[in-house]
Amino acid sequence: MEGPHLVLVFSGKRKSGKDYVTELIRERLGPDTCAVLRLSGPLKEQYAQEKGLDFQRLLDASGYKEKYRADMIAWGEERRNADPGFFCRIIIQGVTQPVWIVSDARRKSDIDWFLSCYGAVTQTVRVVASEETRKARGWIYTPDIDDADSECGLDQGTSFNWVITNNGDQESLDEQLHRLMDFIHSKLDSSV
Ligand SMILES: Nc1ncnc2c1ncn2[C@@H]1O[C@H](COP(=O)(O)OP(=O)(O)OP(=O)(O)O)[C@@H](O)[C@H]1O
Ligand SMILES: C[C@@](O)(CCOP(=O)(O)O)CC(=O)O
Repeated sequence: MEGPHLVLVFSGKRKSGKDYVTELIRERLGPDTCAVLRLSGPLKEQYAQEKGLDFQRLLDASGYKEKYRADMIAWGEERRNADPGFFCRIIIQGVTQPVWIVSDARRKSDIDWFLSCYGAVTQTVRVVASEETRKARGWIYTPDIDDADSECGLDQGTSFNWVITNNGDQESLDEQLHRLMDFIHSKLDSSV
């Protein structure tokens, strides 16, 4: 079969644990089977280049990227408005693994792009954590970011195939991931 056997499009608010959860799934499936693709990857890379910033530091969970978040959002929005598939097309280039995980959909246009190109094999996954948990992970409510499209674009009008609650209870997370892993394996088995 050409193309991905399964595309899992993840979304979730800041510090809900999108990177953490998607990395766990990738570890369980292994790097030959699963690729984690980040829409924010090419966005941060090009933004860093234009502004003379440290791309690697924009990638991690430290305060560095938070300093630039508002400006990066505006920068990325300009590109998405001109071409909603701009970052989507970049991240899928040359990916050969059967399972694709898009770790950071933020806007309906991100999800719509994957549904329009890979709808038959796409599942949407929402990662949810309470405000208390997100605060404990370093989240600080920031006006114009937390009440804007980048964080709220998928709050309404989007249905998710899977919702993963990630409040720090490892046993509960494990159970939820088990169910998702069973589903992933069933799709892999049926495609061989
Ligand atoms: N279940 C968990 N157990 C332990 N630590 C966790 C868990 N989930 C998330 N974290 C930690 O919380 C922090 C935020 O998680 P992560 O970076 O995955 O969130 P995110 O949704 O990708 O956030 P952002 O949108 O800000 O990039 C990280 O330091 C991560 O290691
Ligand atoms: C600029 C932006 O891509 C930053 C995402 O950073 P992160 O996924 O929180 O590491 C958010 C956006 O595209 O609105």
